[in-house]
Amino acid sequence: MANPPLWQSLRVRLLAMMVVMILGVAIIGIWLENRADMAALQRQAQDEAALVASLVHAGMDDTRDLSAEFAALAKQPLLSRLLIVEQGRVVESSGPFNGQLLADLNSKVWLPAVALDKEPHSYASDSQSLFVFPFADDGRYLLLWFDTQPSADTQFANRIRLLGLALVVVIVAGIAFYVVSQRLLNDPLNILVAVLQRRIKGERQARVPALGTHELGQLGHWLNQTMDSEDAALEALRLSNLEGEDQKARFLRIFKVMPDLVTVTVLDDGTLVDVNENWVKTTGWPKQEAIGKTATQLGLWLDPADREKLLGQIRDNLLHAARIQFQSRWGDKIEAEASGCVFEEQGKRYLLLSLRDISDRLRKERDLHLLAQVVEVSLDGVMITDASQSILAVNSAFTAITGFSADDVVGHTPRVLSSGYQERQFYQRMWQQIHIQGMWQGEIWNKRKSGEIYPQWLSIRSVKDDDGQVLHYVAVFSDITDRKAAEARIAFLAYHDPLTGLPNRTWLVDKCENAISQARQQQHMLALVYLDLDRFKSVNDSLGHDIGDALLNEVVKRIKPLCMADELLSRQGGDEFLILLPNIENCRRVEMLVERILAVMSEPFSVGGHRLWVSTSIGVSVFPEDGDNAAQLLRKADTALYHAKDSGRSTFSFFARDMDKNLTERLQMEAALKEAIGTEQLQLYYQPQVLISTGQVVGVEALMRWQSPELGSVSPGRFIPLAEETGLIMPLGAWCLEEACRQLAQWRQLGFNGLMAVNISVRQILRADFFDLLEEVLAQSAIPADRLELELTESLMMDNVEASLEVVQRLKGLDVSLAIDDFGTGYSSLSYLKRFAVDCLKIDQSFIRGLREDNQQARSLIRAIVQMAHNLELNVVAEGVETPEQLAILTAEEVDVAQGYYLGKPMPASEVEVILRSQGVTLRVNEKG
Ligand SMILES: Nc1nc2c(ncn2[C@@H]2O[C@@H]3COP(=O)(O)O[C@H]4[C@@H](O)[C@H](n5cnc6c(=O)[nH]c(N)nc65)O[C@@H]4COP(=O)(O)O[C@H]3[C@H]2O)c(=O)[nH]1
Repeated sequence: MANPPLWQSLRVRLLAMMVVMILGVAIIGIWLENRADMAALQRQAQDEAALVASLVHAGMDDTRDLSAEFAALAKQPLLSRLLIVEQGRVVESSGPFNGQLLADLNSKVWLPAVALDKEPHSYASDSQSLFVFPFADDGRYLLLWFDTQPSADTQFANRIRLLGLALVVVIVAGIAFYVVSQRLLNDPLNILVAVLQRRIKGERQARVPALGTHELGQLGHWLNQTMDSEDAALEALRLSNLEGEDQKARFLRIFKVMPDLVTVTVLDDGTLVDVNENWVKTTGWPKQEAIGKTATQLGLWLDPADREKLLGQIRDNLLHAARIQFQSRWGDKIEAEASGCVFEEQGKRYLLLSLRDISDRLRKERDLHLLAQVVEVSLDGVMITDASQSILAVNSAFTAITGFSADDVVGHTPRVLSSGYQERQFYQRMWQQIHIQGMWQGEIWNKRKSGEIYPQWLSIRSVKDDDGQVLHYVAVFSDITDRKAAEARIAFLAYHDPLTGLPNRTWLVDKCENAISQARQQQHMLALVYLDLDRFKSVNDSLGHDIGDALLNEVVKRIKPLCMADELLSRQGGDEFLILLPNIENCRRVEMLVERILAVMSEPFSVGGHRLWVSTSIGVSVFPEDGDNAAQLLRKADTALYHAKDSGRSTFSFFARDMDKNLTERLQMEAALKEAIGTEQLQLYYQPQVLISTGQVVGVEALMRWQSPELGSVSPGRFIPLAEETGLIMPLGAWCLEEACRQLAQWRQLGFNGLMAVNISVRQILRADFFDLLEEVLAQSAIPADRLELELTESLMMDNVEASLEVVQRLKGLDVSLAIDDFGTGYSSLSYLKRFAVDCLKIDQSFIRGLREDNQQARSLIRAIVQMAHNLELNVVAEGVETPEQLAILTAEEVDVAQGYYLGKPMPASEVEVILRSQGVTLRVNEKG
């Protein structure tokens, strides 16, 4: 902007105004002064007039003197003229008026219409005053003119000069002001103006520099402040404008994608004006179909009255969190929380409604409620704390387990439950895991309110918000006192035998391994002693398990005291025991121990009112000779035990290498036997049974013979037990039965009506399919069932009394004959014989072997057996008759049938056939009916 014209300059105007004002004041002052001067002059004129009048009055008598007086009086500053008038004529004057009529003077002097009156009076004009003084009673009047004009003019002229001087001073001062103001006013003002001009041009950073502390300086400061404020406001406005634009776009975007269902409706009638995408998605109504209709028309309200209820909740045009229910186009019920506001636009009121679908939340709340109830009724204790581990809530089970009520613990930390059993490091590790993994679980000992310490199984889990901040800790625990006891019991049972309380096999094997490694290090020996009670099974089966159990405990009572402190007695199971001698110098200690065991075991036991004899067989293995691990030592001790049993019971055996050899042989034999079944390697030989009274063959016993290509001739005494152990006895026995029956059927064709005795293993008859086999064989061979005699060994029957009894019953049901083989070796009592309902007793050859004329004891025994058998109506067969002497005694003792080498060795069928043919008769001993 250009500088303004001079006349518009503020300075010039100020200056002009100042000059005008000074001049105006001066002129008014002079005028007023003048007026005051005039008034003063008039007062002075009056004073002088009074003075002159008094003087004139005093000199009245001498008119001449008056003239002289007049001259003096006329020197009065203001007195311009003096007249004495008598009878209207000037009698004396200070001018050339003597003798003139007063009336005529009008044209020469200022003479108003003077009243000659008895009282002095005066007249005044602007600049003159006329005083009329009457003389006393002589008709003369003194007229005095005073002219104030000259004096006033003089004074006026003085003042004008003064004014002129003042004007000069003013002009000089104005010029000085103009010059000085240039620096004081104009420069700062120019700066201000320039700054403002820059601002106007848009230079936002333009600011007034510091101008000083005077008003303009302050003005500059304020201006800067104003500009700062303005800038801030402009910036705010700019931002707000930007924001405003953004907001609009943002609002539209929000409106569009808001997770809530947003509608704008006309308040009065509910017509939908706008809806967002989620509303469309949730309700199923396309926007174009919905707009212009009401929610009622769209059928959104489950109950149309709900809208009125909703409107009724609007307060101050606002609606807050009102619960509503509506349904989608497909009839899905939606529960929502409605918030909104009423707004006005172009005179119309609208309702902006935001519906938050809280169906899920409510479902979750219900679930939570359910969960809370579940927690409440849970048998596990539940404790919830906040992030600082202050207890917030506990359930009933918590109270039941700990004894602490909610009131006792809420607000406290779980430390109230602490037993002090766990160290600080335990808790540190626990919390470290919770912080890292979010959970911990384990066993912990805590304290009940009663002070009782008890074990808990505790799980602690942290509950975090979406940002990973811990909100709560939830602890769930159960009282595992019972479980711990059960676990302890299980742990005990895992390593102990529940009946005797002795360590079990597992424990022993563990100890044995440890002992072996110690023995290896310290270079000493150890031994494993394997004990097996002979005939224990008989006791168990015949007298019951309680007696059996009691017997086992008695056995332990006898053996345990024989063991030294470091020697471990364990029960292997059943009637088997193991003793570990972990540190021995030599085998002497082992021999000593086993001899003492055999000794104490040879004494009868008194259990449950029964006197019982239970011998034991013992096998021993030794480290390092027999093996370098527990399994090897066990196996070798077992082999030694087996050997001990084999070589007669109630004895012991140290493991020897040849025992292992036997084992290998057994394995070889097993394989060979498998191969042999169904081949000609196996044959049946038959040994005649002779009726002593007649000498006739009344029966034959089928005996198996095995001619192995690898092993040569193997006796049944070796392969039958092996077959029983390995289960091969089943196919073997089946073949034997079929072959024997087939042979009998053949001989019956020849007219032989005797018995065919077949050895049957108890394992065989305990198989359910044995009876099917038997029926099938009988049917196939078509022999009468009672011509088949099944021989069951006494000892095996006595080992399985109950099962054997049942089987015998079934066999009797089939009508087959039954014989007890090896009688006298199996401790069978009379009562058992009765119950077994057998047809025949076969006295074991061990009884026959010692039968001589000089052996009365053996003979008495035979006699007793025969008497007993006959009393039970049983036939008696004597096995192993080798001499005529034996036969004679047996004959004398009324034994029914004899079998033995003396009468005939086991022979092939063809040879039997020769005998039968030569005999030519059929014997019918033991034939029923
Ligand atoms: N020293 C001597 N012995 C005599 C005399 N008379 C007969 N013997 C033998 O005594 C055994 C009698 O059979 P066992 O007691 O049933 O004893 C049998 C029987 O228990 C079993 N056995 C044989 N064959 C079979 C079979 O087919 N099935 C089953 N399960 N066992 C069989 O094998 C055992 C032994 O049979 P073997 O060696 O044939 O031995 C037979 C027989 O040869 C004699 O006067 N003196």
